[in-house]
Amino acid sequence: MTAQPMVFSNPYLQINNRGEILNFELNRSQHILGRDPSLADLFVPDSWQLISRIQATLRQDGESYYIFDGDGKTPSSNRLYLDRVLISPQVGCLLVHGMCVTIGLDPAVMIRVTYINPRASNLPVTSLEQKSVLLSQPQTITLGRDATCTIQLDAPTISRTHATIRQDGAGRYILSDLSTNGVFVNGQRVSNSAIVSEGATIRIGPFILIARNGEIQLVDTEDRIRLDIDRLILETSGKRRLDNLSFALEPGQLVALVGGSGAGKSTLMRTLLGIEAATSGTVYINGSDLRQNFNIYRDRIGYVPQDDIIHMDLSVEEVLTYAAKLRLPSDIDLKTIVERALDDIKMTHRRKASIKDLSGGQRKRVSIGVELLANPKLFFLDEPTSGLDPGLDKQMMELLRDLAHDGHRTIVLVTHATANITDCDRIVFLGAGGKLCYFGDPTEALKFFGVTDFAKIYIQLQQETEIDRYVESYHKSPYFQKYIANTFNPPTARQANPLSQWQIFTQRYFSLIARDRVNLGLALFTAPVSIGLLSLSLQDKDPFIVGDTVDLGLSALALQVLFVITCASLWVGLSSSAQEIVKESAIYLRERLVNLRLRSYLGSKFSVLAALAIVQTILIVISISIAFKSPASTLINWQIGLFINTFLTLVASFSLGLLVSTAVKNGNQANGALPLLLLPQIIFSGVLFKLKGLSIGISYLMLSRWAIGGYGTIVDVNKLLPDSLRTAAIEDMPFPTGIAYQPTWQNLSFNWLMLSAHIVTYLAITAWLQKRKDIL
Ligand SMILES: Nc1ncnc2c1ncn2[C@@H]1O[C@H](COP(=O)(O)OP(=O)(O)OP(=O)(O)O)[C@@H](O)[C@H]1O
Repeated sequence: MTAQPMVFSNPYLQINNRGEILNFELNRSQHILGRDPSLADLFVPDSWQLISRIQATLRQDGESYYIFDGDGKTPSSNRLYLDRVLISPQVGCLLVHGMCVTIGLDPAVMIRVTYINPRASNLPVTSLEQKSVLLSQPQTITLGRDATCTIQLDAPTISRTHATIRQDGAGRYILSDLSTNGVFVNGQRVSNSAIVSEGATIRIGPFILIARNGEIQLVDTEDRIRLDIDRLILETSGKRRLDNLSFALEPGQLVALVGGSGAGKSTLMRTLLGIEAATSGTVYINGSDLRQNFNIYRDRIGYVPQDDIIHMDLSVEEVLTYAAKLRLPSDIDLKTIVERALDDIKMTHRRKASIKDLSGGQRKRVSIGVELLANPKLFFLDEPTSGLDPGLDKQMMELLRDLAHDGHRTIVLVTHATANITDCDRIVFLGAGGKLCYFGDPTEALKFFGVTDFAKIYIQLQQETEIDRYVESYHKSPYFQKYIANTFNPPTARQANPLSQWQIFTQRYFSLIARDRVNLGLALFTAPVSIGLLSLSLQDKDPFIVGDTVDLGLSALALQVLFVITCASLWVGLSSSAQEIVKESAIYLRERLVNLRLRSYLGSKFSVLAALAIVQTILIVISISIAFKSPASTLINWQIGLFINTFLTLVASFSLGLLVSTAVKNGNQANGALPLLLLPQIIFSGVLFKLKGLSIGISYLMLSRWAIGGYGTIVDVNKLLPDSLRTAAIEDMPFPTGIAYQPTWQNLSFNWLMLSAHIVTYLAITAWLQKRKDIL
């Protein structure tokens, strides 16, 4: 972690961007924090792109400071959050010593702004990142609930030793999963073990750790959950069941979904739960698409269905104990967990009672207790008060409100009972067809609908025309502004800079290739070794030079040599690339969901393979120049011509390899496809067999034909035939020399153009096939 020394007597802001820290003293009545030095007095480096040009405004009020999003009127792009609750540009938030406001929601990249007031307290402010350990330590790093773990992660779903990280012989850090409930590395569930590379995000229950700067850092406990519901539409057989719903549920809120029968309450709840897919629109959980990350969050979401699903003959304590045994790690302290759940649902005094002897409300409490065992921060309940008398209904709503407010849980319930609806923080009023007629504070709903009783709202919303009228007037109302416009912030897909993504992919791919020494060696030296062996087999013959004596076979020999060089180039090009996309298809799909740009990805593959092709070409040209005497080429310098032709052949063959790598399902298929690709290249190259009719057409599709055409033209293989035989030989020899190897610029450029056309075609098909893999 880097930090400036600080000797401030005034309050100051400590800004932590993934371990890089800046401190800014606050000594004016107004400060502006941002990236633009001409607009902000507290300015950060331009590379801190998550921060807007004007990110926040700070205004002094007596001894204290308030922080407002953006310039105090218009919000910033990535917004300001306090415990995942949006800070508005207009209302702002009073800063108190130690308070941490975040920019953005994604724990992996969010920037933390901590307010420190030396006058208010001498207590040091501890940040989460201070829970970090060096990866490169001799001992195995342990992560888990036990106090002896290197990083303690205390939550009921975490095993005593949940996972370990140790270095293997090759210097890689290997995470081993020892848990009941699993570990996710970069969004993928780990099966047994996974490599933790720089930048990897590890999720263990609610904890998020990141491998960064050689350390493993705990960056978030994700103990507060917000949902941003963005333009949700659900249609079944042409019937709209949810109609373009957008709103946000913030941490610690108790939210009721209300509306007439069939309005879509249960449908909305199932969609928010992530178990029913919307036709369009997205539910974001702490800024991530819920459905895409459902496996990560499923253990963290509680759901109590309408019907009690508990055994009637067990006691309250037994129900909770069995549920804890089933859902939580075996090494958990069951007694404490059950005790806490009993306390949460206020049933400690009835712990020994049999379920069948409980009232409806008490049974519902036990169902809620079962869900609370895992301490979920997002909780759904389907009609929890149905069948309860008014007194129990009231008690239930109060219990839920306490669970939301005290436990910072986001609780969503479907209900028909509106007697105690004012205990809720928000209501979502749906009209038939899943239309949003109102979202906001329940008491203000009465004002909005102009009634004194909730039942009257149901009556008003019976007619479709009335529903549409309310939908429209809600959008124009100040309630919409207050409860939706000011709190709703769907994460806009971060528009990653394609160039910087390309750079990162290229660096990563380059280091992967450089690390795989054996394959790199094979890619570089297969062709030079083949050329060396070829020269050995020819002994002292010079295939490209006309000697003093007439040699009828010289032209054929030259073509054979060029054919072997072509085949070697095709082979190394194909084999260097055929695995390159398929071998990382799982990583690709995950990164693509995050924000990977297809062009940047394929561009990086192309760039690194092209750089490799340059080195391969240089080695081939050097080997040929050593192995064989250079022909006196009239058209172009032999080495330069050789370089261009070989490079184009290599690029075309690795482009074909990339196409294969995209088309196949696994690495074995890619290997299996190589002979099938190479054989036609040999058959239709126009060297071994005279091509006629259809085979000439097929040869247009072969790289080998154009590669040999280019080589043959530069060498001028026609000239290698004796003068007296040339015209007849061109027609009659078993190998079709003649027109294909005419030493003209027109002919040479046509061969090169055809190689280039092959490259473009292969890359276009590769991009198309890869795009088809998108699941969104
Ligand atoms: N699986 C389904 N396929 C098609 N339509 C459905 C499905 N489930 C519900 N619907 C229809 O969607 C609409 C909304 O149903 P939903 O159950 O969400 O309403 P609700 O407000 O929860 O009603 P209630 O209060 O009566 O439970 C209804 O018209 C219903 O018939």
